[in-house]
Amino acid sequence: MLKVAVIGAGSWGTALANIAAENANCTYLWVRRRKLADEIIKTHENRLYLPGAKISTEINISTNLEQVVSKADIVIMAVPSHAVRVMAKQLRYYLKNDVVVVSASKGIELDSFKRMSQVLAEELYNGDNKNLVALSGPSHAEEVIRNLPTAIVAASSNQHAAEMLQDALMNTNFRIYTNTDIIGVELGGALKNVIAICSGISDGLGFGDNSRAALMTRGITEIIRLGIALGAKPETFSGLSGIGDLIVTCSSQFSRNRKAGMKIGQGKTVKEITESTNMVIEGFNTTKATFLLAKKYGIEMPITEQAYLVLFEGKNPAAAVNSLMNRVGKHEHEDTISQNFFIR
Ligand SMILES: NC(=O)C1=CN([C@@H]2O[C@H](COP(=O)(O)OP(=O)(O)OC[C@H]3O[C@@H](n4cnc5c(N)ncnc54)[C@H](O)[C@@H]3O)[C@@H](O)[C@H]2O)C=CC1
Ligand SMILES: O=C(CO)COP(=O)(O)O
Repeated sequence: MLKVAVIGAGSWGTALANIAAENANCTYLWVRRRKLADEIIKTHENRLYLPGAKISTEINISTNLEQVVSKADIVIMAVPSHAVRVMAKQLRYYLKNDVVVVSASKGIELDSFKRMSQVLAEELYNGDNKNLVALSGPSHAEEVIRNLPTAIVAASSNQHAAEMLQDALMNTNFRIYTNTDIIGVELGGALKNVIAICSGISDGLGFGDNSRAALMTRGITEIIRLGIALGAKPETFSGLSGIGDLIVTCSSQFSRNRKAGMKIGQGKTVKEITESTNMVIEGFNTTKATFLLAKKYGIEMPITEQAYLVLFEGKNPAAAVNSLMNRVGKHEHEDTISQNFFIR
């Protein structure tokens, strides 16, 4: 029996721990706050993050990091991306040698612009990523906890590590594909949150399905552009962690990024929204990091740029839409066309 340790008892960590336990792994869930841990132990429910869903009684709930992580075969990091480095520093002393460490967080580190597996590699393995896996794809915890059919992707440069996670978590309602393009899978999962905020802004402004579809389609185009510059394979973005996650996050009733965008469209600020929720809205930091990354690499990302101006420079959302719609006309496949010397 494998020991699976999940770090972070927010919505995603709780849902993943539930799957691990239901798949008969010896499962531990690390909870940051004693009060929440006691409540979950008593009620078998995480009322703060997944109210109304009973979780497996087989999950060992603990606030003791050493107890949770030591001797674990698989450690799943499910804290917000801004907490990944700090948590990795704390748990590295307890890891056994051949442990597989999984990043389930979707974000880019501010300042360093690093993906989560890069942060983990630095903190745990002196930069080596051979025991690291990124888990990503269209998977709202609220549906996973109800065992609604879901398909996601486990990416690693080490196929054996990705398959170990696949074997541990896959079941009839939770299908896991493997992929070796960890760069593309992580970027797809992080960058779709920027477009999901824009999709929410569009809804908040009272726009329709056409606008959302346009944002999703042109959004994936700019994600691919940056992804290629950072070493990702273009085909990864047509997969679960690319277009798949983009579709779900831009249209789901559960997406916190989309809901935050709706509030921005209705006139609320990033500060007001962040202060009004206990849940993480990864897309805020990711918008800032992506805007700066695009500038650094000279990549054209007009939607991300307008999102940045609205979120952090006080630009009016309607004016941002005007800026996007009134740009000079272009060929839809301008990037490919210019590579083939067919520029008009
Ligand atoms: N909720 C979902 O459906 C999915 C979430 N994710 C990703 O998983 C990650 C975690 O998200 P959620 O579980 O949804 O977040 P959440 O907002 O539901 O919960 C966050 C959890 O992290 C803990 N936490 C917050 N700050 C911390 C810190 N400084 N140190 C240690 N722990 C801290 C909180 O106590 C809480 O347990 C995010 O990167 C998110 O993008 C990925 C796929 C699905
Ligand atoms: O990544 C997710 C679903 O795949 C969760 O998205 P939100 O953080 O917007 O809820």
